[in-house]
Amino acid sequence: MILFEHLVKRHGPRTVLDRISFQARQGRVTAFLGPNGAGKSSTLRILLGLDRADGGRALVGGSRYRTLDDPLRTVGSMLDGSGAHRSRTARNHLAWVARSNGIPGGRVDEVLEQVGLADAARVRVGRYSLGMGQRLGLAAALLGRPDVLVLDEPVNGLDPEGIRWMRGLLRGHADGGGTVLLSSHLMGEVAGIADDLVVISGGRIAAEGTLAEVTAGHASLEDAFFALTDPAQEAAR
Ligand SMILES: Nc1ncnc2c1ncn2[C@@H]1O[C@H](COP(=O)(O)OP(=O)(O)OP(=O)(O)O)[C@@H](O)[C@H]1O
Repeated sequence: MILFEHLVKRHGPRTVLDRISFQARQGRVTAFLGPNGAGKSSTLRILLGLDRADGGRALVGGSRYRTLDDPLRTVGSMLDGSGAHRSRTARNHLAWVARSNGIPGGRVDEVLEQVGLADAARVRVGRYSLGMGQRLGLAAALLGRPDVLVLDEPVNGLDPEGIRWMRGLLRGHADGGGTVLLSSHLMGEVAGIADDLVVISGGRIAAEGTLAEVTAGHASLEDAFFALTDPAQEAAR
């Protein structure tokens, strides 16, 4: 389970996260939605110990990320694509991540197979498409068999088949008792993946609930998204 409680982040005089509170539950896929600059990455970076909050707390499985003994076995994450150097092959990259985290080397081929990159395992990452990079990022996140997955914009660059594949993989993870939190600025793309939605706008939570709850009273998903993230635009309609 992931818990955010009254999370605050400031950059100089600007408050970019204003008392963010929500949960991502076990056995559920939770989508964290908002337009560019709303505060999604800032929230996830604090959760993953890459940035510090100015107030509040972010917990994974009841603990702060920095206090986890074996982080990769607790939470697998993907921020900013695969994070692999262009000159390395997928296999080399994953072997290095596995080695530096005490994960048996045999896991590398398993996760490459799982994300559909077995045939491209020896290709340099610089030659990968955006979608292949996303698959590689997911492979790294899965290496430690974590219960919790945190994915920043995982459907970016995926074609419709890739999105369908991602949906199946995340569904399987949640159905197996795992927790999935993914961010996106594409409401339509994640609607078919997520059980729960959390909408952020201007550093504040604008709505949360099941898909049906968040879209209630709006003609379409897209309408709901624009209304929730841009009240001025909704008022002008
Ligand atoms: N290091 C920083 N210094 C100053 N402002 C920052 C910094 N990092 C983020 N911000 C600001 O904080 C706000 C939230 O940014 P964040 O990257 O969290 O948004 P996002 O929802 O992830 O957007 P995107 O979809 O574009 O990645 C933005 O206005 C951004 O300009």
